[in-house]
Amino acid sequence: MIGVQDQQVEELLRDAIHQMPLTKEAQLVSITKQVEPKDPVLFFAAAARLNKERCFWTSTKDSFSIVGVGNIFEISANQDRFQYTETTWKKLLGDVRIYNPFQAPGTGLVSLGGLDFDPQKPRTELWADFPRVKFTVPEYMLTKNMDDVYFTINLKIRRDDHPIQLMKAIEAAERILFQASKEQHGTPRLVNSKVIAPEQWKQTVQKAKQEIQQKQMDKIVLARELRLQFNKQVNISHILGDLIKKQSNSYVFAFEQNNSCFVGATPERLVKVDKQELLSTCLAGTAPRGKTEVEDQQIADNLLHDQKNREEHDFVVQMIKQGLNKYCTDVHIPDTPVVYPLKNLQHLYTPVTGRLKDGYTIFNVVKELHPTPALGGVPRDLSMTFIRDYERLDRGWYGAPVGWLDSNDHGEFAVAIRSALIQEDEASLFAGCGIVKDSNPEEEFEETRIKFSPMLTVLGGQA
Ligand SMILES: C=C(O[C@H]1C=CC=C(C(=O)O)[C@@H]1O)C(=O)O
Repeated sequence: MIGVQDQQVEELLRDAIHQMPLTKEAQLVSITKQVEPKDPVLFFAAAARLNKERCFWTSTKDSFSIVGVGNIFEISANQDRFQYTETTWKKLLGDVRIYNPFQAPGTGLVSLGGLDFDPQKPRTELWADFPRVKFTVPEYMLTKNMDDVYFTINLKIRRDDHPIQLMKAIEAAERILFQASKEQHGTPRLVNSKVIAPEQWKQTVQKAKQEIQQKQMDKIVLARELRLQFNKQVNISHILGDLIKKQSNSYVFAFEQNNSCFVGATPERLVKVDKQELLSTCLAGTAPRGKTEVEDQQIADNLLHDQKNREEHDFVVQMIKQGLNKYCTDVHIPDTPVVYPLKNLQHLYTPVTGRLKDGYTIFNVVKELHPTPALGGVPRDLSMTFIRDYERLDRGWYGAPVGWLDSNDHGEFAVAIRSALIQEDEASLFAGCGIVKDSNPEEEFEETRIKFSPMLTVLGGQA
């Protein structure tokens, strides 16, 4: 199947070279073809041999994955990040030749990336490898939508390029990407685990409670770090495979950047857009899972009726409702949350639907919603100032939107929680929780301890 289509690819390249406007030095061409079934994690693993940056996205619920390899076009910005990213993306769309007969979500021209939680917070060494905003159009991309698998090649052509030569390079890369890679044996062993500044974190929770009372804030989300050390380099494809197996109802993602990789399995959708249909999610309010079915049900019932958790949740619902009303019609939000079960935790969950008004895009919504009170607080400005001033953590991309969008008005962004920054044989895990007037520092500490579990367990630690 791949062979038959290769001839068409060559013809498309020949056409693109012949038709290249004289005013242009180079032209971005994007070609998508349907391919045999391929496991996205194996594709990601095989891509390591190309020595190019990789990115990974799987929505486990939808059986939908995108794997990007290399970087043919990059959008990174330090200021005006949403505006700049959107303008650059739109300009690129006007400039590219796309051959994509499928129109399936996540095929054709796709950009994947993420951004900093707080562009105003000074950076530390920890996140030095990551730009404050980065969106990548990969050179090679695999998209899996249920049982359909597509392969996209994005390349820059020049007038003096020869299609046969271009095809040779593409075929060489394809052979590597679609061949089974030799598994690296031996899982790295966790040799040290350090809880960063636990007592200071609890003091900050106490301070947040005081500020909530004095400054009329309602909620502040505070996060902390757990640092792990291994006896050798962590294998990201093993981690992704394990996260997909263990964390149902989640978005499993990875973004490589120099020697670092930001990886996670988040349950929190920020926004999904399919043409004008929009989905968002309110997720806040947390309890552990029970050891038996009866205990689990009891914990879920208590969570549903717990005033503190319902209040934490409702701040998110109100803010998302208000934010979406600016950009959507037909916003529908159920009156009461339901319980959303994950492997290690359960959350209060309210799904949101709406229709994007004409002229608005997923960027408008991401900009409007980030950070929701599930990651920032209420009111937004005061809580962000508190986090910036008192939280002793460089969040980097943790807690911020990560996701993808394509040239056919599909896209999805999740909030990058339950995540870790992996740097060779070290990992920094991040977890936060909503502080409200009735919070207890010890209980919040315990809640964040459980929130480390999804990443900790796949990295060889004990939940
Ligand atoms: C900030 C995190 O979780 C948020 C999402 C769901 C529930 C939350 C809570 O109950 O506090 C948090 O707002 C995290 O996992 O690091």
